[in-house]
Amino acid sequence: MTQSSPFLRLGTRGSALALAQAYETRRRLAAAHGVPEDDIRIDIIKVIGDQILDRALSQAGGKGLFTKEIEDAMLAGQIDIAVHSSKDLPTVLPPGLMLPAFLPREDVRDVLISRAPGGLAGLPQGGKVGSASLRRQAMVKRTRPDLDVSLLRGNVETRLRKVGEGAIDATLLALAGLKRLGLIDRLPEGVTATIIEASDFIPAVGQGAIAIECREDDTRTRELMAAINEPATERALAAERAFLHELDGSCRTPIGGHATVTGDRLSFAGIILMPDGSEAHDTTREGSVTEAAALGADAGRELRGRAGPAFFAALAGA
Ligand SMILES: NCc1[nH]cc(CCC(=O)O)c1CC(=O)O
Repeated sequence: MTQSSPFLRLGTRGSALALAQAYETRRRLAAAHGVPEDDIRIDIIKVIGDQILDRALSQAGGKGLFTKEIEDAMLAGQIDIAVHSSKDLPTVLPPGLMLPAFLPREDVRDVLISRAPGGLAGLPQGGKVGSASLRRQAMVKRTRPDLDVSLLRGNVETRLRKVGEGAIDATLLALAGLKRLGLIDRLPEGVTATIIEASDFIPAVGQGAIAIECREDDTRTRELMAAINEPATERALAAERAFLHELDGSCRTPIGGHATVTGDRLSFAGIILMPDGSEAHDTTREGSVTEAAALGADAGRELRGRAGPAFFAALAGA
């Protein structure tokens, strides 16, 4: 096949993590369909979210900051699929687009990166923690109200370096990202990683899962993607995304949601918090994988009711 007519055209952001995910997707597609990897073209597309480094993404418009330009290229027919971190995907996609596949999920847990050993409990009194995630900021404050939690953006390597150099005492990262970048085994000098269990620190909706997006009317691509979809991850994501959809249209709610699938059973845990950790509401669901989305949505409605209008009004003003 010539370069002008590849088997498939894949669009991705250009970050190291995004590229690692694109390569994994290409590897799986090539193996599933018996084509050379070179026949799957990778187009790097710049997105606005990569240019915003000075403020929280929730303050910069929130939704779709990492996806819009890639989705536009797909709607214009320039690429066939987009590869995303599920965590960065809005719950409502632009009209005409869908998620035909989720790859087998990486580890969903968060990792505390610090110089002092012992995880959150080991951090010095009043220590500085940097994170860009409202969920991580709120959960840290909930367990350690004394810590000084502030905004920290930038790529994974920069954040690791800031901890190593002592600019901050700790940060939190997704173990999935560290593994995909091969960084978990080569952390900077003096820096330790402590895995935090998902039951103590509920991960972000979609954490660790790679999502493939395509056009609804693109039958060929949809059929090709079916071969790399992992149903257990797809079901877990259906529950988590339904939960998120029920609770947050703004991307400004500190929120965690995590589903696991064992055979035909699904377990879900979800939490919403005030940004300062002063208030939190959590719940769980157990049920059949066939009702994944309904379980997640129901958990979301429960928390919406329990938190009450005052909680959301306070968030809007936060
Ligand atoms: N928002 C950035 C982002 N999007 C996905 C990951 C990690 C990989 C994943 O969760 O799948 C990260 C970095 C992080 O949270 O440490």
